[in-house]
Amino acid sequence: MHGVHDGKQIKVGVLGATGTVGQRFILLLAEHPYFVIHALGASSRSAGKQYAKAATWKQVKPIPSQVREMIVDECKPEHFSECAVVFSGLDADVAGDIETAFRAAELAVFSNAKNFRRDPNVPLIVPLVNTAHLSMIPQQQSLHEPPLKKGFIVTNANCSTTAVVIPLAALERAFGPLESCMITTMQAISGAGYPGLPSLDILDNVVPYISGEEEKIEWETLKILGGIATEDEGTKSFDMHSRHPLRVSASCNRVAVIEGHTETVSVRFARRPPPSPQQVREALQAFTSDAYSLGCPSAPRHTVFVHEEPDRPQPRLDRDFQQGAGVSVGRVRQCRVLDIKFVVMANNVAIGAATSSIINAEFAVVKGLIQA
Ligand SMILES: NC(=O)C1=CN([C@@H]2O[C@H](COP(=O)(O)OP(=O)(O)OC[C@H]3O[C@@H](n4cnc5c(N)ncnc54)[C@H](OP(=O)(O)O)[C@@H]3O)[C@@H](O)[C@H]2O)C=CC1
Ligand SMILES: N[C@@H](CC(=O)OP(=O)(O)O)C(=O)O
Repeated sequence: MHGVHDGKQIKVGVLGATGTVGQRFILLLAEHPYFVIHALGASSRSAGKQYAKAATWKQVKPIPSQVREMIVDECKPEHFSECAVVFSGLDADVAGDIETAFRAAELAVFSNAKNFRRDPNVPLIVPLVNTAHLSMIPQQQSLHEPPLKKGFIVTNANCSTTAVVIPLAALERAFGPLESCMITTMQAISGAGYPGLPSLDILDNVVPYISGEEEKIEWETLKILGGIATEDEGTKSFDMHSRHPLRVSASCNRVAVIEGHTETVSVRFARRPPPSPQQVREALQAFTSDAYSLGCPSAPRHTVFVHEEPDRPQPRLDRDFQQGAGVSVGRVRQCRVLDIKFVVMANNVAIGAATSSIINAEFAVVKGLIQA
């Protein structure tokens, strides 16, 4: 971790604290330089219990001592009133109503759930790519009934979308707009939460379908890589990359890997001639996020780590590099149908989930959107 901060501690809560993503929040926040875990929320099944008894802990590291005996609350804003920020790893079936209530109670909500990603006033932010979309927050607050002073919702993306938009953003920054992109995913089992898929379905197997996943990748990529348009009256909207239409096609598969989503990607650039594989490698390696440059302590130094070995990245070898906060790319080469193809691997529960929310919140602190 790197970065500077004024030293003030900021109290935070975790919603869905007992789940797969919630446990990653706990581990990361327990070591955070200024976010301090103050409240934990989960379902009524867990509420009233000590965290260590409520959670089915499935992490390599032990439960951090500061949360072990904390009592889990129901996800009601009154239990979180001393927090400035809440991180949500809630099941999508309940995240919509609960996050709405927390925003209305003037809390800053950073969510992993899909419920608000398509909301026209809610930023969908992959923190190594489009933190500029935080500029939508004042509009979100002013359109709320009644208008809000501190409350807002920021979402992060689907984990497979997160992996792919990071190298795509690096390519657009270096070589201009992309025209089309074909993606095939090999997604880890942990993406389906705990206990997830039955072992008889996934061991010795590949399942070529993940409900809703292809549509999410194809739609979210456009919101994230697009800009923000301002109309004459000053109203802002996400432009969905419409100034340079981008066609995205995704095929999603579940594979017998525990952690780390691997994706093969082919792209076509608008510019002719397209960049060479070596130029692409150099651009990916050089890509730096604003989050890292502005000192967000959880942002990785290598946003994209480019492997030269022909058989990397691999989830088992590469998922914990930089605590899973960056992405690993390899096999950058010419594509005979589009222009360039490569492989990207990202840790779905780190940068694909909890780490992204935490960097988003760190960036919001840098921008003065959150006060202790
Ligand atoms: N796993 C991944 O790789 C990724 C997941 N996500 C998204 O993050 C969210 C969490 O996913 P994941 O951690 O895998 O899911 P889990 O099923 O592992 O955890 C779900 C959490 O939601 C809580 N919960 C369930 N029902 C209620 C309720 N009625 N009221 C309050 N809390 C409730 C559970 O509490 P309890 O233990 O008490 O039941 C648990 O803490 C989902 O929206 C998912 O789509 C996003 C990106 C990646
Ligand atoms: N669907 C993803 C994980 C996930 O929960 O995605 P989302 O947050 O978009 O629902 C996977 O199975 O790997």
